[in-house]
Amino acid sequence: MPPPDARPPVRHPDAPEPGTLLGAHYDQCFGCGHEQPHGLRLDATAGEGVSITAEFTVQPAHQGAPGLAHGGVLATALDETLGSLCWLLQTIAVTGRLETDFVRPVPVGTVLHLSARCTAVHGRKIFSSAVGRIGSPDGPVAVRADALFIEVPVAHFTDNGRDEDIKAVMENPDRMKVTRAFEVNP
Ligand SMILES: CCCCCCCC(=O)SCCNC(=O)CCNC(=O)[C@H](O)C(C)(C)COP(=O)(O)OP(=O)(O)OC[C@H]1O[C@@H](n2cnc3c(N)ncnc32)[C@H](O)[C@@H]1OP(=O)(O)O
Repeated sequence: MPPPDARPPVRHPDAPEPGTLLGAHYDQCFGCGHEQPHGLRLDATAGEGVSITAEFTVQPAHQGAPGLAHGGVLATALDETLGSLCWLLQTIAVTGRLETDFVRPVPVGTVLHLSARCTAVHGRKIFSSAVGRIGSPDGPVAVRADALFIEVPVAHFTDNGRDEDIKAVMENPDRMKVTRAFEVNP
């Protein structure tokens, strides 16, 4: 829970307009990258204020039980959607805590409709919530999450990422989308 002196989130003036399809932030991202054959390929769209909507279709590669989405995959979808809020805040942040409720089983083939919003900011801490619904934005709730993201410097990635992947991005910056409102180019 945000502390009492947390402030409401402020949409950055340079944030993408509501309705803008954000696209993948990194082509190898398991959540949104289009070069990840078994990834979620989640498509996120900027919403009003500090909110995001996103969709992904549960594929056979995402199964846990026969014909049902793996819970970790659903948590990833929530994490990715919540992470996309950072682009509206224009803040570089990583997931510190993700608390997930699995409300309903999600069959393979389902289009999961996700929505996320930032609820508060306190120093480096960004509080947010998300929900995933089956079949439509008004469909039955399947998953919910509350998250805490922590703002980090670019060095979080350059100091800790595997060298060959950091080098590959430096050699071909197009692998990290420049169409997003602000970009980290290590
Ligand atoms: C568009 C992009 C989409 C991306 C979507 C995907 C997002 C991700 O999955 S990111 C990958 C997963 N996450 C990670 O790998 C993060 C790994 N963890 C870390 O690197 C570090 O623990 C990190 C950076 C989060 C925090 O470390 P550090 O910078 O030293 O901060 P630290 O001083 O410990 O904590 C800062 C504040 O956050 C709080 N905090 C940190 N972690 C937690 C936690 N898990 N639970 C509660 N509070 C926490 C601390 O209590 C502290 O609070 P306060 O300021 O009130 O004292």
